[in-house]
Amino acid sequence: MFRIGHGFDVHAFDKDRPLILGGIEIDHHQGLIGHSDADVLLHTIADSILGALALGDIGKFFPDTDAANKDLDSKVLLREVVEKMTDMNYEVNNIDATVMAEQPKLRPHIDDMREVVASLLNVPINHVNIKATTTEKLGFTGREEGMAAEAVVLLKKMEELS
Ligand SMILES: Nc1ccn([C@@H]2O[C@H](COP(=O)(O)O)[C@@H](O)[C@H]2O)c(=O)n1
Ligand SMILES: C[C@@]1(CO)OP(=O)(O)OP(=O)(O)OC[C@H]1O
Repeated sequence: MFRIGHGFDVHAFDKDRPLILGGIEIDHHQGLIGHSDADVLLHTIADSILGALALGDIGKFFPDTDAANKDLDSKVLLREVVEKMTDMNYEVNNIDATVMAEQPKLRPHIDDMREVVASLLNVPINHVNIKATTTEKLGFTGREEGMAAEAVVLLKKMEELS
């Protein structure tokens, strides 16, 4: 049995922050702000998995009103979501994600991000696709005020052990 899920997230840029995306740090003159490390890509991936499981979203499990989630490493957050998925006897079949950003150029970092995501999701790297697109200088991403990310995931029920 399969379940499909979708995620979408946005974070604003701030000059005094490191840019953390897909679980890696990318050299850039500004980074994303949030209650956590603001990793917009890992957040959208976590949301897509919660969506597939009909469990709601990351704000439900990691509220931004909880001091324990302040500056949270989003790899920890995604690991916990993957644990919930495993407890429900599901595994990731494949995931496809898109990051919307005018700058920096993400292509040189895509395979490093895929490696981190594949390891967090316990799947081979060729089950993880990450794409980047500008928005042709339009909107908040085009003005380099922030980044947006979207993901679609397919989960499959794990084989029952006899
Ligand atoms: N932040 C980004 C945005 C895009 N890319 C790569 O450039 C290609 C062309 O982008 P368009 O927005 O003009 O379609 C895109 O397909 C990506 O491969 C990137 O590396 N980083
Ligand atoms: C991750 C959490 C919690 O630290 O904070 P943010 O980094 O603000 O991220 P967001 O995508 O707005 O929603 C989930 C939050 O509760």
